[in-house]
Amino acid sequence: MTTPVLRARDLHYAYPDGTVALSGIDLDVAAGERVAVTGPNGSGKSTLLQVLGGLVEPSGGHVEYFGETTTAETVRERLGVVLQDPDDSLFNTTVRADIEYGPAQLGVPREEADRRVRVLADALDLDGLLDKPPHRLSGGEKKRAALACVLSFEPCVLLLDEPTSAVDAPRTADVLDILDRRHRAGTTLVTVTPDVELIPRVADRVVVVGPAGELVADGPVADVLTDPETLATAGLEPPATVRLFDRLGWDDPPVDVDDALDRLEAKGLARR
Ligand SMILES: Nc1ncnc2c1ncn2[C@@H]1O[C@H](COP(=O)(O)OP(=O)(O)OP(=O)(O)O)[C@@H](O)[C@H]1O
Repeated sequence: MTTPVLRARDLHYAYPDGTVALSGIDLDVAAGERVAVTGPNGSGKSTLLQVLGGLVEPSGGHVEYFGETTTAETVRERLGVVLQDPDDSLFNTTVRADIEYGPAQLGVPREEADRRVRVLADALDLDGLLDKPPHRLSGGEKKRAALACVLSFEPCVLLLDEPTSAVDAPRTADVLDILDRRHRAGTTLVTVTPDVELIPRVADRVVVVGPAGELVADGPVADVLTDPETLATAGLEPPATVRLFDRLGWDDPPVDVDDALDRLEAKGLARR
């Protein structure tokens, strides 16, 4: 691997009340990778994302950014963090002001900032919401607005905590489309999700965190999601397509519907 954009070593974190959230996590993320972080509720995924994003100081271990520094503040404009709770990212009087905030902090010219707001509003269906106060938005609207706030300053690494939770199906497709576009343009994506069905859509590699915040697996999506024993260690089940093929006694289970259709076509059982 060339110099990783993120290099985490032996991360530990315990909350002040003593709850252990991370137990010795090592993680390297290369430029341009798409990595998912999954695990059961309470396994420390959000805590890990906040530590990777430099928002929470680990109790032990460290994170190195771009092979340059262990201080996230110095690389803040290259590192975008979308938190699980959108209220943590929306603090201006209007949605437009929130989306413009990052570019303004970085000295992006007014015209370019306006263009970014227009493009993001169009892509994330925020057009009718730009002049609203963020606290008046619905949950799914807030989620899309919070994503736009981070995308607007165009960081080259995006850390995303459940970016599609509370977002309806058509707008989830919009969110995934814009993340695909950013990835094709070279952006590194690290996406936290407890939803194994989403993983093949957002990542090529998946890191599984166990109930005690320990690393259970780290590998290609197609390998990890078809390994029921490893997933069970973390209290997770494989995606539905894998379970279906398993029930049918068929080898080489697919991790998503497109993959499943390919296999069924190959067996002469489906036509597209
Ligand atoms: N402020 C806090 N004080 C004490 N314990 C906390 C705090 N925030 C989180 N925790 C605990 O730390 C553990 C890890 O929480 P975290 O939110 O990182 O899990 P998660 O894997 O992201 O969960 P989910 O899938 O439900 O979002 C949990 O046991 C949680 O109860």
